[in-house]
Amino acid sequence: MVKSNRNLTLHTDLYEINMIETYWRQRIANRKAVFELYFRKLPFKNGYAVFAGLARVIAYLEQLKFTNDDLDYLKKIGYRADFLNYLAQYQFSATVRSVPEGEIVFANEPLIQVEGNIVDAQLVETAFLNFVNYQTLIATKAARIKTVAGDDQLLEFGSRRAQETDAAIWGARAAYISGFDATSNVKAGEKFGIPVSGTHAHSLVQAFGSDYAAFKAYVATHRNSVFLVDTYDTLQSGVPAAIKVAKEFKNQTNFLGVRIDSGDMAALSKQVRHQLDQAGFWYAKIYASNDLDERTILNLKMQDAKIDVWGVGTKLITSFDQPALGGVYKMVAMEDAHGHMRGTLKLSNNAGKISTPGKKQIWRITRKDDDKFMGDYIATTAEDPRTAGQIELFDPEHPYMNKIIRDFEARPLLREVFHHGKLADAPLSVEKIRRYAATELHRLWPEYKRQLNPQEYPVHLSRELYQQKIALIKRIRKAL
Ligand SMILES: Nc1ncnc2c1ncn2[C@@H]1O[C@H](COP(=O)(O)OP(=O)(O)OP(=O)(O)O)[C@@H](O)[C@H]1O
Ligand SMILES: O=P(O)(O)OC[C@H]1O[C@H](OP(=O)(O)OP(=O)(O)O)[C@H](O)[C@@H]1O
Ligand SMILES: O=C(O)c1cccnc1
Repeated sequence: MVKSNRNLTLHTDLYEINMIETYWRQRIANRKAVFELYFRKLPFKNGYAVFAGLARVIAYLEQLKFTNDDLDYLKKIGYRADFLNYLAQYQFSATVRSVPEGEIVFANEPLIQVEGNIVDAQLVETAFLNFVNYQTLIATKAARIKTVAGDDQLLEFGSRRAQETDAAIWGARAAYISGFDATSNVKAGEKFGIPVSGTHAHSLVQAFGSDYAAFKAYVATHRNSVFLVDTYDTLQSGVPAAIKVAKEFKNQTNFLGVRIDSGDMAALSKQVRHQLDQAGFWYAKIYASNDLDERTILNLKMQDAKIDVWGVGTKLITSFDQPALGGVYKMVAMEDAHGHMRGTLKLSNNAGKISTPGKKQIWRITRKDDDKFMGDYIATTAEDPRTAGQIELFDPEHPYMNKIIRDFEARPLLREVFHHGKLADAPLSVEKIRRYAATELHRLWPEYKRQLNPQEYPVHLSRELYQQKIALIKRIRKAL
């Protein structure tokens, strides 16, 4: 389990604490509420997303309490003593359900659901969104890169360009979940037990004045070596020096390959491959790095570049082509003054922004014969499609377009991770999460996985849920 000794209770927007104060002063702090986290639009115009961030959510919840330092600060910014006393006693006691990390997910599906008193549910909003939005974004970007890299090795090199420490470390983990093979970030290796890997920088060559002197010095101190060959001249100096050192020190070094970091990497890699093969190093691998992403990798492959290992930094860790995932966290039910749970929603002029009321479950519907995903079915928690024998899939935007399916398996995706404030189950290891993500992605049809203009994966509401939503919209509009 990922440990975190950092208490992040104040890692929240001020308005959450202000709302909590209102709930408490208005004596509704103990009312039950249900909130759900989801995003409305897939990132990168991709056909799916890879859910990540749950390990950090769990580590955060395990530490959630207002410390004396936190309370001192809140006092300093103006909160009164009686409210601070309430916060000092605060203990998280909600039930949290989540889809597993590594799950393949889609727009408008509840990914995390918090059921508890309204204070619990309100307090965690900002932190949950912060963790899940970033990590899901990076896991999804990494999955896109993995799709084009296939079985080639992928190394995560982004730390120097990440938006500060946490992004580098948790981004490395998200990339690993989606199929990257290792990270260059040593802290991420230590913290999560994921493989670390690396070559060397231009400075090593500069420090020793020549490729040959630098590579020789490196093999004197390290068993495995990958030489960066483009500091002065890749074909004239770098690769010949790598070959010379590999030959001269063959008993001392395990020559793994060379790295190219500039120039036309299709043309260069072919020439480098030829030089290595001619010298008998057919097994030495060619590493490439330099502003790579899924587009450049795909292009280089189309040019038949002889690259075996891809080092990807900036474009992955900063999610260069889309800097944010727009996940939101909305109240879907609230206990009324008589103790009844009532569905709630947020109305909007934009139909896509109207939330769906009520506590829900996502059912992944798969075909019995080949296990492939047929679609997702979002239903009220009172419904269980497994006992129904058949389900009606219909598109809420075109309710007349419906389809009855019978031969299916249905699997609930939201599972309890916290039960009344206590960890419900030991979190999965990152290795298991990574394997799970790969298996699940394999079960998604290629038309949803292609990078360009993927098909829209069917996410259906049950008729019951849809009718509840329409009825509530009508009720609210009438009251207005
Ligand atoms: N054959 C290729 N086809 C498509 N893109 C390539 C090819 N070779 C390199 N690239 C990409 O083109 C971009 C710019 O490469 P460029 O040749 O300008 O780098 P460079 O200027 O040689 O390197 P640096 O600025 O780091 O010294 C990089 O993103 C690189 O990955
Ligand atoms: O290009 P990225 O995908 O971010 O991969 C990481 C980059 O970091 C290193 O470069 P460095 O910071 O030394 O700068 P430079 O190679 O651009 O000069 C490395 O040589 C890669 O080029
Ligand atoms: O190990 C490497 O080659 C490496 C690590 C970080 C950034 N660029 C390259």
